[in-house]
Amino acid sequence: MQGVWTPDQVREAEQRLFARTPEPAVMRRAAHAVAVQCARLLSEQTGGVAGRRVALLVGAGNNGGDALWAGAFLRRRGVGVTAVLLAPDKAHPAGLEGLRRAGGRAVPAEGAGADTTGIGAEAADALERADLVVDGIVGLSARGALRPVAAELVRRVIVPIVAVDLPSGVDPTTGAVDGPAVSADLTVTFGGLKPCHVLGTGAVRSGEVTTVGIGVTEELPEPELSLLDAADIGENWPVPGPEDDKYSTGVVGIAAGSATYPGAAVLATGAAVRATAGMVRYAGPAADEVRARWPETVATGSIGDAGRVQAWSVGPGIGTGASGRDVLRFVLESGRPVCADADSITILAEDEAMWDSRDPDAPLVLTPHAGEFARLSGAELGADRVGEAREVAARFDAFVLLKGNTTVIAAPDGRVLVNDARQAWPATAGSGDVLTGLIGALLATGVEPLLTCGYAAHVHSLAAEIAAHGATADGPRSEAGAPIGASALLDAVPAAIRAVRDAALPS
Ligand SMILES: NC(=O)C1=CN([C@@H]2O[C@H](COP(=O)(O)OP(=O)(O)OC[C@H]3O[C@@H](n4cnc5c(N)ncnc54)[C@H](O)[C@@H]3O)[C@@H](O)[C@H]2O)[C@@H](O)CC1
Ligand SMILES: [K+]
Repeated sequence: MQGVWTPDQVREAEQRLFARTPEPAVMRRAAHAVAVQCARLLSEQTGGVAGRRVALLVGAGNNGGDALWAGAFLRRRGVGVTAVLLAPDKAHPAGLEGLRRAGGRAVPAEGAGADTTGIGAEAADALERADLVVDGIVGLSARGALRPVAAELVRRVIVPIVAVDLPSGVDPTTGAVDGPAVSADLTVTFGGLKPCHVLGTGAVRSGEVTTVGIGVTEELPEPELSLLDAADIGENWPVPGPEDDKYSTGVVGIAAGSATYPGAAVLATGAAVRATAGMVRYAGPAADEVRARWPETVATGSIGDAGRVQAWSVGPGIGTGASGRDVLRFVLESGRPVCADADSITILAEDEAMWDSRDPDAPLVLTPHAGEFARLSGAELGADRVGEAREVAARFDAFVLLKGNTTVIAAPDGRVLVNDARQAWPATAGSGDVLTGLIGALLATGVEPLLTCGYAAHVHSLAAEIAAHGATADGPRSEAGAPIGASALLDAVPAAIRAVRDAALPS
């Protein structure tokens, strides 16, 4: 599990560090790490370091200071370094002095010989000749998108970009981008990951992310946000042991589908069948279809006849009418952990009385997409997905899995997990039904609800990736991939589970 810290937490940790280590020394550590990564990239891209050219894009704050000092370190390795200053009067004085002492140059972004875009001739030339660009425009104190001159400079870059701390133009706290922003090949960040490295567009714009401690890590508090990695999941994915039987490995009930929508039932049930070794019971109008496709399930037409289960998945395709409401009420009254998805979220959002059916001691997982989330929260989803998911989780005393390219999972006690998919293959009809089945199956095995959601989201997106790239098809694995349907995603679930379990094996 990797921690993710808010900009405020990092700033406070830096202040604690400065009590022991002077700020300039900390900045030089940060800058040195940036220089090391730049040299690595130069070497990989151009076959060497000495004699290559680097342009630094330097803003008004300490982020620019880091870039300037990194330039000074690169000069010592024989790199030609030109700093392009966006705010020449405010550029970090010690960093600028350090770069000049090392033999680097600094030119204003808007200097003599400017063309219609306002970029000076020397700045344009530095960018054109660069083998690598360092983004030191803004860091943790960034607000909003790149301003026009910075945006124009960034637009001209055709070589790899190394971002200092974070790609400029990305909101540090939400990862949102609402205008021009840097797309980095590599981001070197300090102390620990920030939300922008793992959330939404920011995650994509960050490229590869390298974290360097610089003494800040030790000062950080418990993270408010965490990122699961494959090994965490593989280590804890429930598999049967020598003492287990079909009951002890978890019995999950699936209440999904209707005569009109049997597909949701088949997909959710199939996901539960593939997720764990336990038993899957299905209750609903699609019992015949479910039995035909998944003979290992115990399927019945009526929820009252379903038999004992240890957790329920409810919602996909049940409709929002009287029968859907009856099913949801039955499940909520069962006292078992429940994953409520799709139509059941809509019912809960519309019908306050439905909440009275809930056993307050049984965990409830809600898995809304943005539209369903808006119904629950009462307002359109904004940029702060983590903050909003946390708020709704607390308000409803439920675990909230907010779907999207980055899945955000909030517990009622404020803990948040993030699954950074970095690919959009699961965005296909029926994919949510598969996720619901996975969550129900894991809840039935007794995995803690927050982790259940994290494990399920990770395996779900990995299965989609595996399916899209053809790893389960006959031919060779494809680099580019192709769109998939939810059935293909479902078929790849065992491959995804194998992959995370293999990741947990000792190397
Ligand atoms: N505190 C420290 O000493 C350390 C900080 N470090 C670096 O310092 C950075 C934070 O530095 P600062 O707090 O000085 O701030 P930044 O360098 O992030 O921002 C500087 C200035 O840019 C302006 N600005 C904000 N958004 C802008 C935008 N969209 N376009 C143009 N200008 C914008 C702000 O008014 C602010 O004054 C970190 O990201 C990291 O790179 C590292 O050197 C490690 C140690
Ligand atoms: K930056």
